[in-house]
Amino acid sequence: MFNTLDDLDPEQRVLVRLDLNSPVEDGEVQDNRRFDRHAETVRELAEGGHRVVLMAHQGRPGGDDFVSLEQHAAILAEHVGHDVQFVADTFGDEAIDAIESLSAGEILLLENTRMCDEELPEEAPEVKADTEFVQTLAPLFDAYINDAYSAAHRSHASLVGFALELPAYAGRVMQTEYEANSAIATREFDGQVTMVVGGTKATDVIDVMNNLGDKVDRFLLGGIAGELFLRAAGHDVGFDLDGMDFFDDQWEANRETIESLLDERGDQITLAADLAYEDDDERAEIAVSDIDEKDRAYLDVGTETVETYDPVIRDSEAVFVKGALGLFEDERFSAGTVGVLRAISETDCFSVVGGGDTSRAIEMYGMDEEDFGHVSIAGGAYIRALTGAPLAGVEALTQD
Ligand SMILES: Nc1ncnc2c1ncn2[C@@H]1O[C@H](COP(=O)(O)OP(=O)(O)O)[C@@H](O)[C@H]1O
Ligand SMILES: O=C(OP(=O)(O)O)[C@H](O)COP(=O)(O)O
Repeated sequence: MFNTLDDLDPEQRVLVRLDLNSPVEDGEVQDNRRFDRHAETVRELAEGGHRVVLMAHQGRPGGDDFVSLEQHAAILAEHVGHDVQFVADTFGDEAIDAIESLSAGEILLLENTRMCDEELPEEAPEVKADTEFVQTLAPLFDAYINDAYSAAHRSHASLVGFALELPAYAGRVMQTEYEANSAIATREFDGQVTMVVGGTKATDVIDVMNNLGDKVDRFLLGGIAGELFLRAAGHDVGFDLDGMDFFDDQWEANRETIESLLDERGDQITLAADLAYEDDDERAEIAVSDIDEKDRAYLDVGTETVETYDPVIRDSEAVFVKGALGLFEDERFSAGTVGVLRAISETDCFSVVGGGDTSRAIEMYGMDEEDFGHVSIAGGAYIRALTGAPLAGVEALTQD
């Protein structure tokens, strides 16, 4: 298996990959569990006398949440309890100067890795290791630490390239999440296993639903993923309106898989019977069977759907959640997500709630993390792990 911080020599110059990818509202980065969890790794390294340089990404190029990591440094500093310096550069002269001026016990966060052209797209570790980005930074360090379990399903330079150039270690978050999610992957359940599938990154979930189908008895759908399934079932939902980019690309990419899932596993899949939308600033609802025009955005599943999903969850022995059923950050559209989470928290089923965004709903609506089996800060990576599929970032750490 991989080396951990227990195997690290003292007083090293360490390059650490975190996943601080967070919701951004009106340009403001929202604090969430990812900061809190990664702060433990960062504090341990700084207090251990290492020189700590951090890398992370935020958003995807072109998106509203593709912003600088300056705010992340300030939020992280609060959680770590130590100053976190920031440099608005990934691997240029400014970044190199800042790295070289660091003293033992100091922490520096580099700029959003995705502002560097070579970070994306996904390529083999050997190709990523050969980039100017990796070749410039690696010689400045003694060790590479990957703590970004939740991004480990992406074969990007900062996640797979450095492990080939430097002695590589897993950080505390990587270690804990890996152990928890691998244990879940091999666990057998006697009763019904249910998976709630929603969120915006439909491609991540739909991709693995086929493989999860033998492990999961019932899929309850909502969010963007749910609308794409409704579209495949012939309803006028699940398409982009002006200024939206949730649906059409993901529809093109997943249409065949969705159609064959509905065909072959239709009896395992439950789709929303009604949806909620905004009307005159209020929440309004409509039965899916009454939708006959492509004229509005749907922001939550409806009340009847919540009433159908609730007893399914209460009858389950295990429930996995990946993605929110609606735009829960707006209370008017939180009923689906909160309904599902509350049902889980009130029963003693084994449960995992995944996703940096989705897991925020737990404290936002006054539920207690203790009432869930495992709250993962990973979304796409955790469901992939449930299928037993390898994660590129973990594999890179385990190479000799
Ligand atoms: N119908 C919808 N319209 C807009 N946003 C939605 C809708 N349904 C779910 N969401 C959003 O999905 C987000 C979570 O999805 P995603 O980013 O895929 O998951 P995570 O980061 O938790 O893995 C939530 O922040 C929620 O606001
Ligand atoms: O937030 C993340 O994944 P998640 O939404 O599946 O939890 C990771 O940071 C990966 O981000 P990406 O899906 O833009 O590659």
